[in-house]
Amino acid sequence: MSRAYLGIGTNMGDRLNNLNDAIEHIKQFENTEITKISKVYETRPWGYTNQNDFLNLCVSIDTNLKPEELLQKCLEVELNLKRERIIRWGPRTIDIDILIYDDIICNGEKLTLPHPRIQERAFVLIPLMDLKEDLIIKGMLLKEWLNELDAEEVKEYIGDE
Ligand SMILES: Nc1ncnc2c1ncn2[C@@H]1O[C@H](COP(=O)(O)OP(=O)(O)OP(=O)(O)O)[C@@H](O)[C@H]1O
Ligand SMILES: Nc1nc2c(c(=O)[nH]1)N=C(CO)CN2
Repeated sequence: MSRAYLGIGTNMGDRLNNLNDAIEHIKQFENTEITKISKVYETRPWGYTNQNDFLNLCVSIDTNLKPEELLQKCLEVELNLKRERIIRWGPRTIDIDILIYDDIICNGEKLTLPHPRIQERAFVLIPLMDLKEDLIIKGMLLKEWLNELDAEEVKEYIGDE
C-alpha cells in the first residue's frame, strides 16, 4: 500500500456537510483506507480573497490506487458534490488536492506531486501537522515553512454550521 495525504477545502453551502460527504466518498475508494483525519479549521481565503471563509482539513490514506487513478477519483467526488470552476482559486463546494503520494515527485500535465503550493498555505500546513508533524516538504519541516506564514488566518473550527 502507498501512503498519500489529501487536502480538502470548501466555502460554499453547508461546509461541514460537504467535508463529511467528501470523506464518505473517499472511504468508498477501492483498495483505500483513511488512516487519520485532521481537525477541521476555519480559514481566511488564500489567493483570491474576495470570497467566504473556508473549512479545511487533511486526511492520510493508505491506497493501492496509482496517483493518476487517485486523482481521477478525487475529481469524480468534486463533480459529485457539484463543484464548478468559475474563478481560479474562487468559491467551491469542495476541492480535494493530492498533497503528497509516497515520495513521488512528478510534474505532469494533469498531476504535480508533491502539490506545488503546500508550503505557501497555512490552511494546508496546519492540518497536515495534525497527521504527521515531521513531514518534510522541499527540504524543510512543516513547522519551518509555517514560520514564514500568517497562521492567524487558520483557526480550529468550533462549529456553527
Ligand atoms: N496534486 C494535485 N492535486 C489535485 N489536482 C492537481 C494536482 N496536480 C495537478 N492537478 C490538476 O489541477 C487541476 C485544477 O485543479 P483545481 O481547479 O482544483 O485547482 P485548485 O485546487 O483550485 O488550485 P490549486 O491547484 O492552487 O490548489 C486538476 O484538474 C488537476 O488535473
Ligand atoms: N482558505 C483557503 N483558501 C483557498 C483554498 C482553501 O482550500 N482554503 N483553496 C484554494 C484553491 O485550492 C484557494 N484558496
